[in-house]
Amino acid sequence: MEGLNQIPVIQFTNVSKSYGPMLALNDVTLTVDEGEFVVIVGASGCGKSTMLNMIAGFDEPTKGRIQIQGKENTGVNPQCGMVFQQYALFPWMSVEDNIAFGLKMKGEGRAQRRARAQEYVDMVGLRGFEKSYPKALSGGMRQRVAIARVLANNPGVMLFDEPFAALDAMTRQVLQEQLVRIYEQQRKTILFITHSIDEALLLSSRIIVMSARPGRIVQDIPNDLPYPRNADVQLSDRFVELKRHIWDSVQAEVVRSIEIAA
Ligand SMILES: Nc1ncnc2c1ncn2[C@@H]1O[C@H](COP(=O)(O)OP(=O)(O)OP(=O)(O)O)[C@@H](O)[C@H]1O
Repeated sequence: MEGLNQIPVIQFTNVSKSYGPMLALNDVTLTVDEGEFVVIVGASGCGKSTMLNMIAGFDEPTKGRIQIQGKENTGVNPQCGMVFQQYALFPWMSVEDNIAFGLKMKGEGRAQRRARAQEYVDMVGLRGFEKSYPKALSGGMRQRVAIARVLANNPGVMLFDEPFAALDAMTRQVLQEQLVRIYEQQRKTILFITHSIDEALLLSSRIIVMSARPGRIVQDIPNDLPYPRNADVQLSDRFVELKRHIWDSVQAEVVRSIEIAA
């Protein structure tokens, strides 16, 4: 199989982004290949969400080029599925209908949609809640619905913007392990933002460290912790070694970002 798909799934070439006079992102060049799980870490305001928004086609670069599967966006890209920090579910739809929404938009039949929704309900551990509405679910369960909805659409790229940040520590760990399982099974191409180095190391196959604003890439680190992974990996020597290395460069940038803001 190797070598068949030579086109990167995501290609940033000298991308800069300004908002008025403020330079948010500075000359970012990045290649993400199929099946990579890339986690982006960096100080607040360094342009991480801006990168995801431009990949999804919600926004566009001021300079440079972004190509998704070899093509520049001409609007919101249907090949990208996004999971946000706040569970963006339709409150008037059941779990099942939320998950199947994208399939309905694609014109899939009712029976097929239900079967597909059930498959992903099971995958994220929500069996028995198919007919529930979002308001009856906990934050962690809502976020599982959001993940299942994106998975059901089978996008070429999954984008996660701090999806577990609002959850308690235990729920967060359960969802992290679930996402690792899903990645191990499906090897989707994933870009994931977090402020947690532990989360980055637990999930990723590669970690990008961004500088303080204007954001640029300061480190691009392959994460060689072996899959299958679970939370126990955090006890390994290699985990501690990688964490120290990443923390050193993140910390320097966090200090710089506080100085910039002062
Ligand atoms: N639509 C916008 N209009 C003006 N400025 C914006 C806009 N979106 C982002 N910015 C600014 O661009 C910079 C980068 O924002 P972005 O949200 O991408 O950072 P981030 O790294 O995701 O931050 P955080 O970790 O705090 O979520 C920030 O200074 C932010 O205020």
